[in-house]
Amino acid sequence: MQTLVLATSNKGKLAELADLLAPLHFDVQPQSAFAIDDAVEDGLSFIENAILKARHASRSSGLPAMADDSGLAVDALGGAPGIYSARYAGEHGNDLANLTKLLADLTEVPAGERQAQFHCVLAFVRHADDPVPVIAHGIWRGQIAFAATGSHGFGYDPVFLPDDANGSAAELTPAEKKQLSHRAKALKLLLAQLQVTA
Ligand SMILES: O=P(O)(O)OP(=O)(O)OP(=O)(O)OC[C@H]1O[C@@H](n2cnc3c(O)ncnc32)[C@H](O)[C@@H]1O
Ligand SMILES: [Mg+2]
Repeated sequence: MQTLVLATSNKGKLAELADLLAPLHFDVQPQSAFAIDDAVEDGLSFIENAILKARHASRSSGLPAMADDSGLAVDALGGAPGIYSARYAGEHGNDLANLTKLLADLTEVPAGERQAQFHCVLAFVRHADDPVPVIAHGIWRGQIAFAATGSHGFGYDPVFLPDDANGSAAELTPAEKKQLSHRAKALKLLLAQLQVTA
């Protein structure tokens, strides 16, 4: 069975990706299993960051790796926080601070002008110097709420109201989120390119 390293330190992403990959014939290992530290995410796009995270994990482990670079683009903020979603409020990975800042920044923006999209770019490399990383991009469209609701998911889920669901993404069960999310869409497209089927 082929080992696949998941090049992420985000527990929410790890849980979702491991669940999405569960029906497939991979031995899925988080990068923490190899004591891999975080890559420096200094790319200017989700694509660049996903590739550099995947290469970093593959180089450290000697194994094929898949990375997820994702974030929330809010129309009224010109696409921010975008690639800076994880550190929007300053401290990396402080989900509550990030979504609190987002709500505060949008206080004056009326309903109907609060459109946003979650983006997820997945990058798969067969080895660290793979000259042809496999890339897939998924988008999930919705609106930013006026207040946080729900306790499932992670990150900005409590303030994201998907256009194709009732309530916030954090009010969806994990099973419901994986039918709709940017991550699920990206993984489906990635697996199609790799010609992997369940
Ligand atoms: O880089 P890794 O180690 O994968 O972990 P990270 O949390 O730093 O991940 P990113 O750099 O890709 O930043 C993604 C940000 O977007 C948020 N995000 C991504 N997908 C999300 C989802 O499905 N629901 C809610 N928030 C999400 C997430 O909480 C982060 O703040
Ligand atoms: Mg990151």
